[in-house]
Amino acid sequence: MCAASGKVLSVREAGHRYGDRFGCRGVSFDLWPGEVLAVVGESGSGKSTLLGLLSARLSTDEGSVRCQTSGGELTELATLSEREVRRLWRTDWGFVHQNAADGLRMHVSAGGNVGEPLMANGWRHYGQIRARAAEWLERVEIPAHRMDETPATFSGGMRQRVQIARNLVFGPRLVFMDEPTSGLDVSVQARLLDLIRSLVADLGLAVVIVTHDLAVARLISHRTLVMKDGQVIEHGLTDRVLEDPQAAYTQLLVSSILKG
Ligand SMILES: Nc1ncnc2c1ncn2[C@@H]1O[C@H](COP(=O)(O)OP(=O)(O)OP(=O)(O)O)[C@@H](O)[C@H]1O
Repeated sequence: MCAASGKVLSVREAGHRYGDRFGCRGVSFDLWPGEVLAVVGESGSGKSTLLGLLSARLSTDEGSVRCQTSGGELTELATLSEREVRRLWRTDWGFVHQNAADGLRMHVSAGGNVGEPLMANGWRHYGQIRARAAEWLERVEIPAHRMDETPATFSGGMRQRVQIARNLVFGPRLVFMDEPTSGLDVSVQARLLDLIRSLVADLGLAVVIVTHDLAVARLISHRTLVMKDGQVIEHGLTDRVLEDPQAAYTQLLVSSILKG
């Protein structure tokens, strides 16, 4: 462990290898509270591998990934035990999946889905759990009278909003999001991005969001990291990356959203 720091993540030359090939490599950045980092790139560019690496689902085979743990120190992910990683998932980290069914229990009520992480954190009083779950569902614009219905009966946008509530209810400091809006109608997508943006600002969350869509990065992120063939080819403030892309590949991505 090293000296206390405000950084939530500190990544240096990090990589993950599948057999003898790297899925991503040479990634470096710092992430601070309240900051949203978008990871963009085409299919196969290494976005999911990077997300897996940052969230300890995949091994760090090269370089270093350090994350803030409860005492505020930055700790090397690779040195954490399975138990410590499970604790991070319970108290510090959230993960919003592209497919809500991967992040929710589809046949448990919406209220139950949001209450469960509180129980995992030691909440025992049914009335308090239910009240907090209702508060969070309201915050993500799910009407209170639908709290006892299951996500299986909800629309795609509503499911994603329940998934967000389930991931934020216990007060994490870092949330990973894997294409949380893709597959939704454009208007639903815009509303969801607005909601994520305001929650992130209110809660001072740090977010790493993977998207193949620069338009999503533009709406939600402060900084953008562009990946190609497992490497970071451009990294900077999102406004700068969009207004003055340096790499030819980023210029191509930017021109495609301007056309779209
Ligand atoms: N389980 C795996 N075993 C071997 N190679 C893999 C595995 N998963 C990914 N890869 C390889 O790693 C590279 C990066 O893949 P990755 O899934 O991270 O890309 P991506 O940008 O997330 O793509 P997509 O947008 O399609 O999800 C690709 O060359 C891919 O073939």
